[in-house]
Amino acid sequence: MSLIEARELTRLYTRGTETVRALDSVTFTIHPGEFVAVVGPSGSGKSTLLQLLGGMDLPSSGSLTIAGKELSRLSDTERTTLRRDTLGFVFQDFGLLPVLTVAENIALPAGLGKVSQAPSVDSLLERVGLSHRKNHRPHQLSGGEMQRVAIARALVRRPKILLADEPTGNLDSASGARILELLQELNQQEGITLVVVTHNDTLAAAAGRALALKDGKLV
Ligand SMILES: Nc1ncnc2c1ncn2[C@@H]1O[C@H](COP(=O)(O)OP(=O)(O)OP(=O)(O)O)[C@@H](O)[C@H]1O
Repeated sequence: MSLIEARELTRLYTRGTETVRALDSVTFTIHPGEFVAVVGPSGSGKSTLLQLLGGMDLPSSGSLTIAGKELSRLSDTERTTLRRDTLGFVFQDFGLLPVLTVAENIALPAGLGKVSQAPSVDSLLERVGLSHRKNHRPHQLSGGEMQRVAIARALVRRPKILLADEPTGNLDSASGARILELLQELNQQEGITLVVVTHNDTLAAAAGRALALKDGKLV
């Protein structure tokens, strides 16, 4: 069974008098456990696609079904619930709260509604190799460490799918390689489905498959 199904997914934006086809009739299926890279030149529609997959935006036309639920048919609350319980997010700029410690940053999403059998913060820290950084604040960490905290935070609610937007974009190549390794482990050992927007060729090559976009279309 498919986990993500996009059918003729289209997102139009209006810019002045112009209509931009940011995503133009894109159809694909992603199965549970896949590692999919989303690649393409700047402006090709990658972020637009990720926003739709994350339920943060709705398509102008076409359909998107995640874990059996068509997003356009859900209420705002249902969409929020799906996002919270099924998806984890990782961003290029990490998105950590500077006033909170590493442990507090990781624990934050667990407070958003009930989580059954949430993994402990300690086990997540161990998972990403940062047990020794538990009480540090983000500014005391390297970029690679910050991204590992962000990944641990994304795992608190045991997502089926991890959506990542340029997760290595702000990292040097050695730190980027370690983040890739961690993502691969999550995919292979825990079966988490990965959809990763990237300009990083090594990361794209490590994925099982690439969705390549150009001018909003799959190529
Ligand atoms: N809110 C918006 N209003 C108008 N046009 C938009 C909006 N968001 C994106 N676009 C346009 O849609 C197209 C796709 O943009 P998108 O950000 O998805 O590309 P991208 O592949 O993620 O680019 P990059 O690699 O530079 O992040 C671009 O032409 C962009 O200018």
